[in-house]
Amino acid sequence: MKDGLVQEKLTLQITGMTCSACAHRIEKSVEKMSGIDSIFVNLALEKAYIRLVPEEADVRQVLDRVHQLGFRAAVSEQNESGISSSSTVQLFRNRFLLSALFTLPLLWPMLHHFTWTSFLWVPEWLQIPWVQLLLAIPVQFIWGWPFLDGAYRSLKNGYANMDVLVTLGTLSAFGYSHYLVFHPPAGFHHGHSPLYFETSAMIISVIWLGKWMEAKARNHVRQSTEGWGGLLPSTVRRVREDCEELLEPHQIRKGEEVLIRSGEIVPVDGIVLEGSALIDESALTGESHSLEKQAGTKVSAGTRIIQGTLKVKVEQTGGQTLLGHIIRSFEETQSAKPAIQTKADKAAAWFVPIIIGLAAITFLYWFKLRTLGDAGIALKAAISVIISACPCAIGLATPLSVFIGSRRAAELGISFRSGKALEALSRTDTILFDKTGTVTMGVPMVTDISARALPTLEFLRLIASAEKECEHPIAGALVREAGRRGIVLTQAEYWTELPGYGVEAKLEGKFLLIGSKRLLLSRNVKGIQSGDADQWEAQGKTVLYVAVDGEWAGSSAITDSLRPGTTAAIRSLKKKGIQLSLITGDSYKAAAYTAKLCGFEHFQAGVLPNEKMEHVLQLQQQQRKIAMVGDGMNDAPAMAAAHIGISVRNATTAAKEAADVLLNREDSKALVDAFQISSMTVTNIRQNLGFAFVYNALLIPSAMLGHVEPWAAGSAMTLSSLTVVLNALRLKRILRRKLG
Ligand SMILES: Nc1ncnc2c1ncn2[C@@H]1O[C@H](COP(=O)(O)OP(=O)(O)OP(=O)(O)O)[C@@H](O)[C@H]1O
Ligand SMILES: [Cu+]
Repeated sequence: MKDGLVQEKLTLQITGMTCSACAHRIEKSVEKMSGIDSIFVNLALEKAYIRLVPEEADVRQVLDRVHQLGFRAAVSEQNESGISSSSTVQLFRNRFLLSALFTLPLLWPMLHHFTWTSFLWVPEWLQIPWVQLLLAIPVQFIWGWPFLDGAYRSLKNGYANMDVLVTLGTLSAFGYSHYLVFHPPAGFHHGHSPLYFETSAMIISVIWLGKWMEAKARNHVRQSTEGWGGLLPSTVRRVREDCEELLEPHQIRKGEEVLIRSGEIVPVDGIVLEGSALIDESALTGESHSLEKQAGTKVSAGTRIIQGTLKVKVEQTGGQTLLGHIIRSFEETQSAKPAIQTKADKAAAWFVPIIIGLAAITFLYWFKLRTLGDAGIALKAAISVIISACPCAIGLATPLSVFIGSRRAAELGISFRSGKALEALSRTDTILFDKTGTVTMGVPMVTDISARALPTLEFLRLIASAEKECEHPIAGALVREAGRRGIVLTQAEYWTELPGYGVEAKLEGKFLLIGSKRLLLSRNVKGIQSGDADQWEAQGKTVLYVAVDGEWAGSSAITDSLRPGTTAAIRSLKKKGIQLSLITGDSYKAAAYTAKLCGFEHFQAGVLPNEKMEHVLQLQQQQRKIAMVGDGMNDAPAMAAAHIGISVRNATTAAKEAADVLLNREDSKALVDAFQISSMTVTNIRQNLGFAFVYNALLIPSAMLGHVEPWAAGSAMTLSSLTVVLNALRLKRILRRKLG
């Protein structure tokens, strides 16, 4: 990591990769270039995700380097969700068709080998060794070139891959036959010597056929999950001094006012100034029920007005909107390698040398023991071993599943920040929940105010003014209550948030403290009285204590409703065997009340922000895999320390930044959905890796015993790739069915 320099992200679209080896080759080579910080090539999406230092890196050179490696590359448009042209499909199709054209005449004479086809006519000249050699050369060296080239490069870099296996297999068949053309074995007439040109040509053709099918299937996966492009309107209606003006979305600035009518899509994130409307948020959250919005509530880009008209003050535009974040984090999920893939790649690196060893044993066994000196048959068996064991589906095993899983998640209002997060969530065994704003909606209401000396309205004016700029949900409640009562707030001379305690402020010459009892006690405030506080807390309310100039001035109670679906969510997470506990900065009684209401078995109250983090670290020392769900600044350190941090809808910026998973939906079922998606995706990945390894490995014994023809081995390799793609598509269906 190069510190202190600005980094930029660059995404390339790459055409022509056949195997994870190709992806590796690009990674290895580009990584070494100057100014490149990191690169990850996603084989399934055919994209390279690069982080670079703009002053040091040259994008042209990067493109040239990829070209030199034998692939086509172009800078990819941002925000386009991985849907590419079908150029790879065409490329592979052409390679297959042309190599098949030359392979078929080589296969024709084979008709004489089988009794049931031996009556068919075979042109005599097709059996002439020279003719066969001429047919085999282009297949081996033109359409087989990508494998030869790949094998050379990979061996040069000290590792062996699929290309090495294919090259070894085909070149040995070709080379041996070539030798026989010039040194026909005694006893064979012209035209009847056993050549193996068709073996190598057939392997190459079959592999291209497979790659073609596979590329088609990959394209299908990508295209079947439609893009986000159409989600935003192409024009926006700006209002200025009662004049309406149609503009393009990028011309709109923060603070401007826009008008949105029935049936239209909200173009920006903002706050409603006038009007009321029914809004469909399903594009963001996957939920189809509609919400009522009126002045003071927030609307998000991408949602649709079913009925009504809204005048909205713009708060965020373009990539800064919630929708923009969702799309970006989806892209990011595709851009890093999950841990499970790294492990598989390491295993694959061992696989290839082992296979070559087995092939050598096979050759010796047949040559020395079975056919006593017939190199042809021994060679064929060895080639079958090599080709059938090629683990080329490994590169596809994770990226397709991650793509489908995270895409479904995004549709349901869940953003995974990385493939790692998607994978790790399913391994969680303990979840810690913050209370205020996480288990509850975070839009609390002031229910009681009891001021000691000041008039109630004046008391409220002071505390709401002090809290005016604070992001804490409690602050919001006070400000809303003041607004409701028509109080005009003043600007504090100075204010600061004391996370976990409250707020201190200087206002109109007075020094104010607002927060927990603990805050007032720690500042030696005089004359604190409980008053109605005990009774309020027993009802699950949060009590605020207020001091003015070092003396207790009154208290207020605040209540918040639970997020919809919380109790059901808690129940189903418990059923999965996950330990759940509530961890809150609020008082013991308020915490006990909520814990009981939701069904938490454990809870901890009065926890300070750094204690939340310490608690997470302690649990982790017991080897627990912790997920921390939170919304506040006070949760951010704990979320960052946890195995997985999860932020909820309307969380503070700090919490969102610390999160690995973002829930953009209001209800708590989103959390259950996130778990389901994670575990189903991981299961799918495991199955894929199983197919990629085991399927081919099972063929090895048969191949060693000579039961597998080389071309059949080539198609087995393809079959395992296709199985992986189809299995990933199956994940899509399951996710749709189970999380409807
Ligand atoms: N901005 C604030 N204004 C008034 N009181 C506050 C403020 N921030 C914190 N407090 C007081 O400090 C206590 C602890 O706050 P903290 O933010 O740690 O947790 P919380 O919001 O109550 O609950 P949770 O930890 O479940 O989010 C609150 O219960 C409240 O009494
Ligand atoms: Cu392969």
